[in-house]
Amino acid sequence: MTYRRGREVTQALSACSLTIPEGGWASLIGASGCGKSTLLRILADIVQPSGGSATLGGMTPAEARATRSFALVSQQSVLLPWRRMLENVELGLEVARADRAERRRRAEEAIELVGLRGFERAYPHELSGGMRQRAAIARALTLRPRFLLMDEPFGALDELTRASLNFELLRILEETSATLLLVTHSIAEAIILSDVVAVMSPRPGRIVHKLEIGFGHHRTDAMRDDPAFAAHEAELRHALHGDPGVTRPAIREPAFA
Ligand SMILES: Nc1ncnc2c1ncn2[C@@H]1O[C@H](COP(=O)(O)OP(=O)(O)OP(=O)(O)O)[C@@H](O)[C@H]1O
Repeated sequence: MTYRRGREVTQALSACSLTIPEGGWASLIGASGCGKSTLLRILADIVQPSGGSATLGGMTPAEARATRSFALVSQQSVLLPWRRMLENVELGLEVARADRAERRRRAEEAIELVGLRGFERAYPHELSGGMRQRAAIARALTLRPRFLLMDEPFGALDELTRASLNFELLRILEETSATLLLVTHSIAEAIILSDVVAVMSPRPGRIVHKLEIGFGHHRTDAMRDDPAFAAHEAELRHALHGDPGVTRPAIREPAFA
């Protein structure tokens, strides 16, 4: 992926190869500017790659967009300040021209899933940051996406809220069977929310390391105390710092597989 602006040329991505099985969860981590968001933007059909290809379930990003197969949630997901939470969650379906009853039914279902029942009539300024992010996730879920693309969705939240939303997202992923590609700056978050973590390096952006996370899909907060978790953290930290020859340390089978 090369961005061109006048004479200015930035090679944002070069060797990036990653396959996520359907229903699988993957994260991208890496220093600022290594092209994580660019990769997500290619999949979301926001920018066109200068070379190579990206597919979602065999579809090009444009086809995936036309069939509303993916939803994108970012750190600054915008809720319209003049609309109540429920009306904000209905927005995606409104744009998709779903009828009123269907809109309401799916929005209520998604609100239940993210644990925001009781706040339907609140305006965004009356919700906490974590609640606004949950509303943005609910809005994405109303479209029942096969693919969930998330760019630092919890980046602006405090540690505790973030941790609880991580596990809520896991529950939602299990219930919806969506495939997840997440961009995050948090190593712990990447481990909690992934089957595979891809470490990227900048100039030009490329995937330099892939780590399979050996925990199964039924995860609880106790996974943080498993020695395998610390081993994964150490391996990813080394890969991020560009240590040559990062190898997987000897770890015992995770207790949560
Ligand atoms: N629209 C654009 N036009 C020109 N260059 C761009 C554009 N968007 C991104 N870039 C450049 O591409 C490179 C990758 O940017 P990108 O935003 O994908 O990185 P990132 O890993 O997501 O960074 P961060 O972690 O800071 O969000 C950077 O050098 C950036 O300056």
